[in-house]
Amino acid sequence: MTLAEPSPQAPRGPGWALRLVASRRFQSFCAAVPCLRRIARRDGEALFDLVGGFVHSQVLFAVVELRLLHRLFDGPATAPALARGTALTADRIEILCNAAVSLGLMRRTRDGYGLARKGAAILGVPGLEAMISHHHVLYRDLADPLAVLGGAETELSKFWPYVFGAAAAQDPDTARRYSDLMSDSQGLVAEETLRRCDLSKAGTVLDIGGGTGAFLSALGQRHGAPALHLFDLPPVVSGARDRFAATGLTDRVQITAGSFRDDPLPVGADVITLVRVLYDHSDTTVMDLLRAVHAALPEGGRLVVSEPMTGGDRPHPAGDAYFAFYCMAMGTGRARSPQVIREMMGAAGFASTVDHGTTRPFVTHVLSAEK
Ligand SMILES: C[S@@+](CC[C@H](N)C(=O)[O-])C[C@H]1O[C@@H](n2cnc3c(N)ncnc32)[C@H](O)[C@@H]1O
Repeated sequence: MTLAEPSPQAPRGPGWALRLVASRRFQSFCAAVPCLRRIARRDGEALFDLVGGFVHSQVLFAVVELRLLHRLFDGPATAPALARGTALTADRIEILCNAAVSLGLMRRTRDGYGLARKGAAILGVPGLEAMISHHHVLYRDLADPLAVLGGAETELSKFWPYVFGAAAAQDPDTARRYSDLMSDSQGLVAEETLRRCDLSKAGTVLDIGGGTGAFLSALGQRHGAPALHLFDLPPVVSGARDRFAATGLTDRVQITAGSFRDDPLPVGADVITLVRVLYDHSDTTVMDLLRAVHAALPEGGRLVVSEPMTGGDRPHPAGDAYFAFYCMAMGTGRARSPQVIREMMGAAGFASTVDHGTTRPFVTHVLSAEK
């Protein structure tokens, strides 16, 4: 795609301060004046981070693909040692490792490389490496961001066809691959959700689109009282029994296979959770689902929504750049702001809504509503 033609109606130009910052002469002047130099350098570095961001991601991808962080977890190693078992030469591994050092993933040791804090942190986040590994699909799409913005068909939408509904029943492999990725990354989401929203006194919690039960398992292990009810597509829930058995929760669990697009929702729960479900779907599907959830709850029943959200009138990189573009490339749903979701809850009939907020917008944001 090519850039759009400039609009014939020229918009009002920037104010004097921005015109100054955009002037090459002013930038040269700043570079020569000590206290301005610091600000100019900081802005310059931040800009260059944006320019180089894609390359940084690809360095991370290569490090993850070669499992270099795992190998350094066992202790520092030289470039020739790290090259062993890969298809790369030691001097190319050295280039990669120096890039990883510059990004805070590794550190230099006397004769090689060791693990740095950010590199170690990646190993501590379940599912993060798997997430990074599947990004090559998203990045191929985003090689032409204007095409994605223009609504072109994407590779990512074919990679995860499950969201189109019960059609996933025909493809258990896709369902398993996707569910593994989701349940691996569920640990942090459940931690943040359950810390922000107290479900200890719930009678029965119905988790719709609950995958293989990772969220309900975390809930059941944290609180002894609530009965747990899982609802998801047939090929997805088939993997759930083993998980519940492994966490000793079988006696507290009920599992219902179905599609919230085509089947009635189970009744009897006083709390319904939608964890990372709404952003996969169109506004029409979300409104139908919220109305069905409202109808399935008793008076005073609660709905909890937890998923990454945009910042609304205060956009932030996790929600408004990463998740908004990821959802756009998926082609089925969209990342929404807390305000938009609360309005949709209200329109579905919920009497009051609460924003429980987030400390990690790149993990999730939690809202609840009462019938
Ligand atoms: C992004 S995943 C989230 C899974 C889980 N809640 C989590 O956070 O790890 C979305 C889930 O919604 C389920 N889903 C999608 N369409 C559905 C439908 N029509 N009926 C029931 N579940 C559906 C998918 O199978 C998948 O497990």
